[in-house]
Amino acid sequence: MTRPTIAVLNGPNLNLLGTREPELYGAATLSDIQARCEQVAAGLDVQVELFQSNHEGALVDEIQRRRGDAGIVLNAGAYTHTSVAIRDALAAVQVPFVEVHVSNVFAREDFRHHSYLSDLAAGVIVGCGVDGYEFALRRLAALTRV
Ligand SMILES: O=C1C[C@@](O)(C(=O)O)C[C@@H](O)[C@@H]1O
Repeated sequence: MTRPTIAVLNGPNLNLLGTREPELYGAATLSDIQARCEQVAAGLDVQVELFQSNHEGALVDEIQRRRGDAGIVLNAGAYTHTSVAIRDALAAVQVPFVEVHVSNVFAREDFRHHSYLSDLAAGVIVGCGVDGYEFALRRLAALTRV
């Protein structure tokens, strides 16, 4: 039997993790996150597929492709605070998703306190560093089993 797929989607500037504002986002790179997610996924009997784009429409296309997946771990970056299009794509595909932010967005500028996605999410993880991706993956894997 094929293992359920959980997509790990990253939005703008997250390709720069590891070098971008390390005091906020830490030293881990997106490749480090990929390696960790793959390792955790193997133990959970799910498969992960990572995708990153700096472009809103590319993220919308990718979310649409994810219809039928078991879950989406989503760090939409700045689009979290601006994108009705990403919200609509998530509502359309009806795939459970967990919203992740590496930094504690609530301890930052006011414009980061609002998310267009959170009320649709199965869960939201903020301020746990890159561990948040693993927590989200574990949660979505658990949801596939209920
Ligand atoms: O790009 C990002 C990264 C972020 O999503 C985070 O992971 O903490 C928080 C966003 O406000 C910001 O625009």
